[in-house]
Amino acid sequence: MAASGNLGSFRLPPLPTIRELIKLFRLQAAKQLSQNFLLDLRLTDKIVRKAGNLTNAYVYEVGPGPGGITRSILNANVADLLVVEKDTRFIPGLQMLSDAAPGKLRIVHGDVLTFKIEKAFPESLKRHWEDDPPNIHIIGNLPFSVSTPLIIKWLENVSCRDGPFTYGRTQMTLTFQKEVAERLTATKGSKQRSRLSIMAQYLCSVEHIFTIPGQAFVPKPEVDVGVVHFTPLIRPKIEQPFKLVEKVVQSAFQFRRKYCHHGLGMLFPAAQRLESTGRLLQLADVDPTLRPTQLSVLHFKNLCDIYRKMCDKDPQLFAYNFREELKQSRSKNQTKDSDKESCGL
Ligand SMILES: C[S@@+](CC[C@H](N)C(=O)[O-])C[C@H]1O[C@@H](n2cnc3c(N)ncnc32)[C@H](O)[C@@H]1O
Repeated sequence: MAASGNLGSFRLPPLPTIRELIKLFRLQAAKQLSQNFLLDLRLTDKIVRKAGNLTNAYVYEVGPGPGGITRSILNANVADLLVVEKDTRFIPGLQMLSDAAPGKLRIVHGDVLTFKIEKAFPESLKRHWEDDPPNIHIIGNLPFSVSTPLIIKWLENVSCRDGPFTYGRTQMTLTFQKEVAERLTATKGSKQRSRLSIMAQYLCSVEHIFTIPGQAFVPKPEVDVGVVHFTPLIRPKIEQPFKLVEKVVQSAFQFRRKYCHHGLGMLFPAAQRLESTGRLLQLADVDPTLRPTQLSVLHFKNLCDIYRKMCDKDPQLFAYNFREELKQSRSKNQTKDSDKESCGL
């Protein structure tokens, strides 16, 4: 009985290859838009396989371009695939795929940075946060200039449980420049440990599943590409507002080679810096002579919790920006110098 989508199977009918499609629709990659296409269907199949079991799944593909990954997703027997593509040139090729997979592929000509996914899938797919992830997956090979700001935005959405995470703990499989993939998954003490490692790992379980060599893309980018899988955690490892965590983490990594107290000190106005940084580190039980790369997510949890208490006591503190203070003190000094010059001192 083929009524259940679990048992039914779908294969795309024979179609022109992606290479032929690129020729047919004159889809030369726009270098200025960092368009690098994956034409090898074994690789696109591998990305899709690693995203999980997509049988009957609802999938949101970002930046489908000429549709290599799109074909693999359709062949994975999904219930519904929604693609959002910014470049008009790709729409006719995607339309051809949609005709070949009736009722399965929805095409939006739009920008993933602004597209609102929260109403795109049926309400019935929603799961409680504590339940297993919903049967919705995000998959994409985007330009690197888009994938990093997008993952920061989506991590904030994870923390607020909105955007793609109104449905529950939606899983994501996305590509990044290999170095960024390494930063996202870097463990304590490793050279690649950075702001991104903490921001991703306090909210999600993050796995660098495999690396695709640059030469697999057309045209070949300068770098290799890492495929990263994210599953939001039931309970974030830091239970503070995203912006607060971001501020503490950013400050700590301000001077990545110095002891962590240097960067963390930038959370406080110069006049109280020494005393407040000492208090923060002591109450958070963090050794001031650790380097930022040696701090664990638990260290950051403690730092964020104590910093939050300090902000609650001093409502001006969170708005403090050390760069602003630096700018102001520089311009004051310049005024003093020019006053001295005009007095002939
Ligand atoms: C690196 S190419 C990859 C194309 C295809 N996914 C593949 O793997 O062959 C990135 C694609 O994302 C699209 N894109 C770039 N920025 C976008 C945005 N902000 N919103 C939607 N699509 C975008 C580009 O037009 C391009 O088709």
